[in-house]
Amino acid sequence: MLSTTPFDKTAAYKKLKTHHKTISQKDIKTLFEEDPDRFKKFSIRLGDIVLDYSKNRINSRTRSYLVQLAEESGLADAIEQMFSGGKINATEGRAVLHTALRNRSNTPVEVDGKDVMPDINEVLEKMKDFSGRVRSGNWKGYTGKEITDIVNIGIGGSDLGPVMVTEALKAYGKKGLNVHFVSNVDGTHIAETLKPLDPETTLFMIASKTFTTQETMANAVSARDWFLEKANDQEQVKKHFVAISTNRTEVEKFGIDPENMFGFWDWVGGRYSLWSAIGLSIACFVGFQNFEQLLAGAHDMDKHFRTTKFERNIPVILALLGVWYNNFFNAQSHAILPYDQYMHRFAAYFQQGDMESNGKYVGRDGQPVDYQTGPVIWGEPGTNGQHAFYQLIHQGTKLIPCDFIAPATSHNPLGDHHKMLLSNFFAQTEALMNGKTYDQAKAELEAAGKKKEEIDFLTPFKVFTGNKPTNSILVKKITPKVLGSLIAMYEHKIFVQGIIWNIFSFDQWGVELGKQLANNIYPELQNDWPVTSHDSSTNGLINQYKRWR
Ligand SMILES: O=P(O)(O)OC[C@H]1O[C@H](O)[C@H](O)[C@@H](O)[C@@H]1O
Repeated sequence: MLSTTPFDKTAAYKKLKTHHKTISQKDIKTLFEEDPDRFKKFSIRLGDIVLDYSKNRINSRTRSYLVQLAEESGLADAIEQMFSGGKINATEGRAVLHTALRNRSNTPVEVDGKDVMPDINEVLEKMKDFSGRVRSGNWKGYTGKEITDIVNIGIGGSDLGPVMVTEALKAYGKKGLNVHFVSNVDGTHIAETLKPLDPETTLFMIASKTFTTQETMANAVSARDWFLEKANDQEQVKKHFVAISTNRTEVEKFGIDPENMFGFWDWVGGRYSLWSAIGLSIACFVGFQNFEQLLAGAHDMDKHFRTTKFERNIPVILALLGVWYNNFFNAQSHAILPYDQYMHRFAAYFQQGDMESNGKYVGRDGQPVDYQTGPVIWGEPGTNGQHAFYQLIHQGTKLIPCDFIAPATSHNPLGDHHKMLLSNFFAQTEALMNGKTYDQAKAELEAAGKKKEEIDFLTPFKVFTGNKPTNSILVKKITPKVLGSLIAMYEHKIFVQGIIWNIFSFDQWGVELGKQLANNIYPELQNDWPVTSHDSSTNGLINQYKRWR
């Protein structure tokens, strides 16, 4: 059982409240003037990753109070419970063991007295064998041709991870083997995906933890119809459809050969499942060795998280900074800004990871919390974001803490592109911190030879208040290993915040209501009769839809 201390009842919370009054009077620029050693004090290196969190509205005292908050929240105990198979997902009665999936040291991890590692290793072996056969061309389609296209059909956690990782590791992808992802129940998604594909050389992976998700099942049926239209032989389905699921019964009902089923377990949360068989499309695309490297990178971060004291613990520090802005500065969102085009789905991935985990208003004691929990997560790759929404980060009225992520080395060292990219990466956090004063803005206009009236009019619009907090995460290169570490880093950050906010991070009851109501409405759309059973808005919309369709 996790402890249930409401976070605003801790002694550290009270200290931080008072301390906030002092620190909020200071800007980050001044903190640097007062302490030139900030980079050294507020940065952490782990292998090929450096986290610089010195450009934050904190000093050493802030950090020690935040660390105290983590201690009072029972974080040390919670971490141990998670890693050792405690049933910390209490509302579903489950352990939370994505860390076991990447436990490369292979030490036993027990759930209900049974070591889960042999089962994990067995599935990994099966993935290795399968991905090897697909990549080498030994796995043949029904007419004897090699597979050229993999279509992963899944949604949420059965889609976002594989999408994000196969994009982030595109440089490692096998030529001549394309991966596609269909998630939306909107027929457009599957129709457009299948248009250029040939059933003879296409392999479908039906990825669903429950194997009952409406969107995935609808897309899987349409994919099978598309396949059978050409193959015209039910027997051949087994050469073109594999399933990734925890639900063997439903997989068999769908008609997929259990031989072609890759299992996982109820202690793997959907949004933490890319490390399991859900990562099969990743393993096929980048090769099993690279998939193992991804696991190894995550395992490195797991070890760091489990064993490092909180002051030097990357996920803990990131989490505490998030809490600092969310609960003391009233920041409502958090931006993730990778300066790496390959990582263009990284923020989208952590929208589910973070918002589905910590978007909760009920505390672990069953009572509504009276403080803010999870932030809105958003972001796009730099420099695209700079030309879109950075205006608001620099000069808007909202405080938006940002994570800037960049690799020192590019997979595509083309001319001076990477230096240009990185100059933006370095410049943005500097600009956000320093801003531009009225006098500086005025002097620039004077130097440009502007007339006095114009200078008086324009100067206020050119002032940047600065003092905007950022974290910089500089990595050597986006390799499978580094990516694995980065993903695990954010996973653990989310975990720590959930512990501090005293909420359950591993359930997702909030997605159920919409599903339930859609199931009620679906039969009502089967005929043309006007509906009257809802409120006037819902009735009005449904009836207009019926008139137009
Ligand atoms: O993998 P599945 O069982 O198909 O679930 C797919 C997704 O749908 C659910 O509604 C949850 O919101 C997600 O956490 C989950 O990842």
